Amino acid sequence: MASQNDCCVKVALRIRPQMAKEKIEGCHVCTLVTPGEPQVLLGKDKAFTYDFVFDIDSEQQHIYQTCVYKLIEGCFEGYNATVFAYGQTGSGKTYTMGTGFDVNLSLQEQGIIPRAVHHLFEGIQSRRERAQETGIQPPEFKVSAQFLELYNEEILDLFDGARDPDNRSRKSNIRIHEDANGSIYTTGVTSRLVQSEEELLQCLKLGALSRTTASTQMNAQSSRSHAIFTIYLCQMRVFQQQQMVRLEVRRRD
Ligand SMILES: Nc1ncnc2c1ncn2[C@@H]1O[C@H](COP(=O)(O)OP(=O)(O)OP(=O)(O)O)[C@@H](O)[C@H]1O
Repeated sequence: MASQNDCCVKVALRIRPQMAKEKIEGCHVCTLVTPGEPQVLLGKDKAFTYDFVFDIDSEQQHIYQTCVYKLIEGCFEGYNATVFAYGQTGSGKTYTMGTGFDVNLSLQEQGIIPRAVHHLFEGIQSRRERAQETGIQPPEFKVSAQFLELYNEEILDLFDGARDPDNRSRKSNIRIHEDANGSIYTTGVTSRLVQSEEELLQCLKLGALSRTTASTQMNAQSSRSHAIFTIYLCQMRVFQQQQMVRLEVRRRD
């Protein structure tokens, strides 16, 4: 039996600072993080323990380093990984994950996705250089991405250039299947092959634009969506052994 530390699902809690509006309205911070423990106290007597707890003053870099760095390194070793942000509206999912719109943000404020994309391409470059230095044939890398949105029971392809974001009634060709092992997979999803960090972030931005435009038409009460940005890394070694891994970054309102 796997020990608790071997568990492949880790849960991190992040507490965001109060927004100006909340301060003006006199809202109180009701969380207290137990020093040195991944535990948060709500009020006086409700304690909750997670794998990681990040208090109000936590920085994006620290979150990335603690929760995501190893996952990207693992992708180069052939492991799939998913980063999933969950929380009620305004809780800080977008801020923590980051989007392709982060161009005006300082490097310090960059979220998980741009950091992961940078890390991935830096990792590719350093592996190519290392191979050249040691005189072996560098591995060949291919990076591609998919971007989906689940809204109610509908699945939308945010990379489908033919899709009119204002016309939500147009059905996509995406199908969700389950294989014999119970794993879920999709077919009919648009994949974008990219060559660089900039190109991948541009894809994220364009897809997110499609998502935002669509969501302005939704009833605020029902604007619950689940966006899945998936990066595929294909690594081919000298003897042509092909290794394909998947990194998913999701958010759920
Ligand atoms: N850790 C943080 N530090 C500073 N500001 C933050 C932090 N987390 C969130 N914010 C700010 O709080 C506000 C709400 O955050 P955000 O938009 O990320 O929430 P969300 O969970 O994505 O909301 P929604 O589900 O409505 O899209 C934003 O103005 C964001 O900049």
